[in-house]
Amino acid sequence: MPTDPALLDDQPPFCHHLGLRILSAQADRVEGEMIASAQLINRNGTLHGGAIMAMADHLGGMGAQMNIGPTESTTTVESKTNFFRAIPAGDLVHGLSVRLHGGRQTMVWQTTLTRSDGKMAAMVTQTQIVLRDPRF
Ligand SMILES: CC(C)(COP(=O)(O)OP(=O)(O)OC[C@H]1O[C@@H](n2cnc3c(N)ncnc32)[C@H](O)[C@@H]1OP(=O)(O)O)[C@@H](O)C(=O)NCCC(=O)NCCSC(=O)Cc1ccccc1
Repeated sequence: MPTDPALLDDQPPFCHHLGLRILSAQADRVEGEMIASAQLINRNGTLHGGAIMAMADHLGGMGAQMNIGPTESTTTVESKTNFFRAIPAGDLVHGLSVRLHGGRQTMVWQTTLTRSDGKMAAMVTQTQIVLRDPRF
């Protein structure tokens, strides 16, 4: 099913700050891409681990959002990252987040981040909780 173009553009400020572009979003998978731009680079000259985790968190969180009602909210309560290989400055990073568990109260999303040479750079597994009485 094609993704609503408005959904792809309607992203929070942090997503724009990262330069993360959403490519598709379904109830069981979300895909995006991000350039390892100059402001996201660590002292080793590679993509900062925090930026890698942020990209994955946004994709997984967006996936969780696709599975809740209009009066509900969701937030990340647990996150695990493996960094398999560094992402060089300027590289285009692809992210694919898939739903491993879609419960009513908790969801688990796993995001694979791949470099432009096709090699897996990181994997992030997160638990998202559904807030039925969101205060913010
Ligand atoms: C080097 C190692 C840690 C261990 O490698 P192993 O598991 O033993 O596996 P293997 O030996 O198979 O090599 C795999 C690949 O690594 C390459 N390589 C190997 N040795 C070296 C070397 N000495 N130097 C450079 N590269 C080396 C090797 O050529 C191969 O690539 P290839 O297949 O040829 O293309 C690797 O997993 C790695 O670089 N991970 C990414 C770490 C990363 O970018 N972290 C995020 C940034 S941290 C941050 O910003 C802080 C922060 C974090 C979080 C939050 C806030 C702040």
